[in-house]
Amino acid sequence: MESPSNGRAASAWLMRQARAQRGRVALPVALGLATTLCAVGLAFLIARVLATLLGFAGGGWEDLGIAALLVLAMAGLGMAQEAAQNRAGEAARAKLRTALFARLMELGPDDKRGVGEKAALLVDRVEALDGFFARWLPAVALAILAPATIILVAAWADWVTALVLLVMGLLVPVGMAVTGIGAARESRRQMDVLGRLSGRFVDRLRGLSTLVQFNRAEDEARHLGQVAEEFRTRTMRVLRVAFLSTTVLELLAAGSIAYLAWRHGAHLGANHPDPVAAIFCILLVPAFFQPLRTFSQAYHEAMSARGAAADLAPLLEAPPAEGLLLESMPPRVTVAFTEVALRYEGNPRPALDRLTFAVSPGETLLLVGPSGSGKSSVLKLLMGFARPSSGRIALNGQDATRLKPAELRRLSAYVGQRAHLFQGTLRENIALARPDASAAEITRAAEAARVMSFARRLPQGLDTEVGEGGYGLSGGQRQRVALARAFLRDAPLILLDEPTTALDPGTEAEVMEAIARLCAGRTAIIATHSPQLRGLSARVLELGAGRMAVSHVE
Ligand SMILES: Nc1ncnc2c1ncn2[C@@H]1O[C@H](COP(=O)(O)OP(=O)(O)OP(=O)(O)O)[C@@H](O)[C@H]1O
Repeated sequence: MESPSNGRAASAWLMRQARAQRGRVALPVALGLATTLCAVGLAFLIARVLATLLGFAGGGWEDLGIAALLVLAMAGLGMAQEAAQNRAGEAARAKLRTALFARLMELGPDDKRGVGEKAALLVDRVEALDGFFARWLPAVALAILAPATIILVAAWADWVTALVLLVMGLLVPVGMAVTGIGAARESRRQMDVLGRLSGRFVDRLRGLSTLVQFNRAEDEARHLGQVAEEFRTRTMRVLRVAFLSTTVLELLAAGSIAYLAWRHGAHLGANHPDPVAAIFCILLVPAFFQPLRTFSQAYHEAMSARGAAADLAPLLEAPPAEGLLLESMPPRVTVAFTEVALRYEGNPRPALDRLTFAVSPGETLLLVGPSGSGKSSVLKLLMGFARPSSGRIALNGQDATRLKPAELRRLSAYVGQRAHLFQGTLRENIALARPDASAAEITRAAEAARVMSFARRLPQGLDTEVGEGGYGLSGGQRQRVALARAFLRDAPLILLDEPTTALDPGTEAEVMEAIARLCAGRTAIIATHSPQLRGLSARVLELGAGRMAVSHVE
């Protein structure tokens, strides 16, 4: 639920985004203003022609010709304005999406949101800002500039008309504020439901086979249907605001035309001194209300944007992680933990308690211990995804926490329990670790990780496509692709988290052989349940009892 301070922070953030977009909004505003000037000219020419038709002194065929040209110009300007607005919206969304993605990457596993929720942030929330940048911002500027221009022109023709338009123009924001009470709150709720819907949808899609296996597909579909229905209700409430504010506007426009028609019509009958000006004043009314109408239509987009901003602002406004940059990549790294403790927020039990150990270059350390003993937490600290609550982590004698977290990640190559393979070729999947690597370097890394031993048998070798999630490759093959990434990265620190957990003994032996080669000459820390990782010459550090016990395995 949106708290007032939350709402204010979201609005302030939106205003800052709007200021940053000023340059891009200027063009649509200028084009919109040019359209208004054309509309004024058109009203004047038509007023002259109509005056002639009514038997007064007015314009002729040339006025009609110029009016036709103005209509064409207005169509062209309208199209150009639309294109400029779409470009502004696209640019703003692309910038925000990039910043958001970078932020989520920086937070890494520390961000508690589920995959579906993150996807909803990146897609739906950013998309909800499109209307704000593309339509709302130009509409606000034009809702002030264009009517003000028309009031000035009307004042020249008839000051009463100018006064009527001024009063009606001032009533529009009042009417919209009244009809829009609670609109921001409704939009926020709509966003919340959309977030839940997308989150649940992605989550259930990922586990579709499990749901089918347990015959839960129908229940899930019903539940999704309920959330979708709630979303529909919320959307209708948001749209009601849009309809109401448009109705208020139409009433004001109709009232203005009725009054001005009566006033000038009565005068026309009684030998009006300037019939062209009288007709012109009536014809100005639609041109006057057009930008206000666009403004009112975009109103609910601004409300949706506020709803989305309430989710995006806290993430994007969080100060970027601070720290030093590496002067150069050290060829070797000594890791030393001294009395390191780690407490996660909201968890009273420390994940690590006064942990002390050191690993030198060329050495491999196996972190063993029962589930929950803190093995992965040690790796998280070394990747900068968590910071120690107390104690010191030194890399080559220097305090690691002084480095930027992203710089810490540059120092290491990480392989987890189940490598994620992206849709693309094996080569592209390996190159992810170092996109500028040459074809020969990728092949060398693939050889070292024993990827080539199975890739050679594939129809297109390393250029074989593997599906999303690595469909078509066995668990052991996927892990070898992950190891090839680590070989290609050639970082001095190797961090492995249960790299052989999901493998059968035969495959495990193959992967272990590649791991041994990867760790040779580097500093390696491997979290594992089993101290019997075959083929590795390593020291063992047992976590869990709180203190460490070091033994040696060959
Ligand atoms: N983000 C978190 N927030 C709160 N508590 C956490 C978080 N991550 C880990 N923990 C807790 O910290 C402790 C250590 O977790 P960690 O994942 O490091 O253990 P582990 O030895 O790697 O376990 P496993 O072998 O099951 O992977 C556990 O009690 C866990 O519940």
